[in-house]
Amino acid sequence: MAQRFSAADVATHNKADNLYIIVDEDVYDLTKFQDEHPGGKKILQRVAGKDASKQFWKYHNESILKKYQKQLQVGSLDTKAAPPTPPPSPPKKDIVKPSAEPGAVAPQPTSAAAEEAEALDPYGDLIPYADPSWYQSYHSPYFNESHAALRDEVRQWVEEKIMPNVTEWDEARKVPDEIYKEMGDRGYLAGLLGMHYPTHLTDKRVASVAPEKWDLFHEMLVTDELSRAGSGGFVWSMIGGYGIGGPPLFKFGKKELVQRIGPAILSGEKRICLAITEPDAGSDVANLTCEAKLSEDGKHYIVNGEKKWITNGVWCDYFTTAVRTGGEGMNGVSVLLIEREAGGVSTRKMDCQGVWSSGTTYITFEDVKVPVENLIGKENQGFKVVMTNFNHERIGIIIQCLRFSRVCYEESMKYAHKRKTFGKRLIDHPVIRLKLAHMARQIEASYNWLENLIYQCQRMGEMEAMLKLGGAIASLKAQSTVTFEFCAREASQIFGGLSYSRGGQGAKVERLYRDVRAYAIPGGSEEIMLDLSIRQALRVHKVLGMKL
Ligand code: HEM
Repeated sequence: MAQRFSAADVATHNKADNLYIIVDEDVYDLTKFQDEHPGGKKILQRVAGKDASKQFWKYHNESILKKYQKQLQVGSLDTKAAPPTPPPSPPKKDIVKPSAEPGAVAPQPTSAAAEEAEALDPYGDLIPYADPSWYQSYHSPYFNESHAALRDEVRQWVEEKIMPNVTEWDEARKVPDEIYKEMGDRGYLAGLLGMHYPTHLTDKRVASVAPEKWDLFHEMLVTDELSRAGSGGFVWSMIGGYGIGGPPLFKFGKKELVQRIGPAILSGEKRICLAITEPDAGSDVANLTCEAKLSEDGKHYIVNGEKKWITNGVWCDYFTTAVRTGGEGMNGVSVLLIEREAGGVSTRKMDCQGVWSSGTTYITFEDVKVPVENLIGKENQGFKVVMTNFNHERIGIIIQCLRFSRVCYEESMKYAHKRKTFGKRLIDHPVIRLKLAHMARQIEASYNWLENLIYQCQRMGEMEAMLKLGGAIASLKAQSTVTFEFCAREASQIFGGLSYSRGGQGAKVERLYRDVRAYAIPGGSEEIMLDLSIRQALRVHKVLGMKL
């Protein structure tokens, strides 16, 4: 913003019909805006022509300035230092041109050298526990410069494009289509499949990480940084359907099918979701009833049935669908890729407590003709496909829950430093510090287990991970949803009324509080997860030679 003002200049704009204010040495013209100011115009008129920084920060957080700056800022004070000229950007070491190498490549193990590396430079606001410790100059065996570069790339995008708008999108119950498309263009969708980066199916690339360096920690970082927007609806709108509907297709779909529909899915032009849950069969996958009967000529399955609570369903072109092709129980279940354009697919948006912009959907399939080539995996062996998918889905839920917990904690910590009650800042009350301490200890303990499990996933094959890690991942899923619920509640107590009304300073906390159940129930409810965690661990350790 080129124009420079002296404080005396600004002081002359001190009337209702000529109203300037100063915030942090920047000058804003609020003459027109005052009528639409949600806090009222009188309050602005009282600070007309003055430095209103203190009042501004009392009632708003950073996203307001980001959102309105372009529209309202007319210049800066002449006392403000000119913005530093950015240093010439260093050559990007990691960018590698597309190499079209088909076939499966195991994710790269973290090198031993990385384990001995120095801690990375501090990053972010450095509020203790508001980011993982490796952001804050602590050592880590898992992360290197390529992770740091990706973290910065995604964070910049989220802060500039997502955060200022996420409340509006949530209220409108829809994230604009171009944002999803951008997820494809930036190469993030292709990197979120829990497998090697599929260079043979897309020319999209992640700017800061070469595809052959892509590993599960990069994948984790994309989800983690997206979750800083503090909206389950936003994150699910981007990766909720894709992250669970895509992997079965790309891992177990027939080559021709993957090559026909895969590229447009990876680029974000077409959308895919996972349709398993039914009005009558939730976590109990073995009992689903949506049926697929083979046609007489053996060329098609004819699908009839209903699916419920399907994330992104209303916007999807493809449905990775669990159907009954055989007898009762898990040995009669198959997975089919259903295409909307086949006809007979109806989708209706459901009204839910949380994750408003995620498009929770009720689906009916009526005599849908699905070519047998769209079978994913083998007939009647779909249960295995569904089960293998669960680890990836649950890890996604864990990453989101733990970042949302951090968001609740971070928002609370910031607010506790500005809000005063009974003559003291909230942070100076021991009872508030106790709340923050209980939030932080649960977040950190859970997150450290998450890093360890991701490392294990990276070192093991898909089948070994499913058997050996299924119990621990289920347990951590329950641990992270309990942590999220706790942090949302405590943050809400700290924010008081501001987290009871929607929007404003408490917006993230109010929204996340509403989103809690969307994490505690699907993907395996807490009760089922905890029971499974012990059953599965005992089963595995019996094989390992457990002595009781
Ligand atoms: C650049 C100037 C400003 C902009 C763009 C702005 C924008 C907004 C917005 C969007 C809200 C709705 C709540 C939210 O989303 O956070 C709001 C609320 C409010 N604003 Fe401002 N505002 C500005 C300056 C000020 C100043 C200087 C004051 C005080 C002197 C003020 C006092 C308030 C109050 C009291 C509320 C209501 C807070 C609540 O509901 O708890 N605003 N403002």
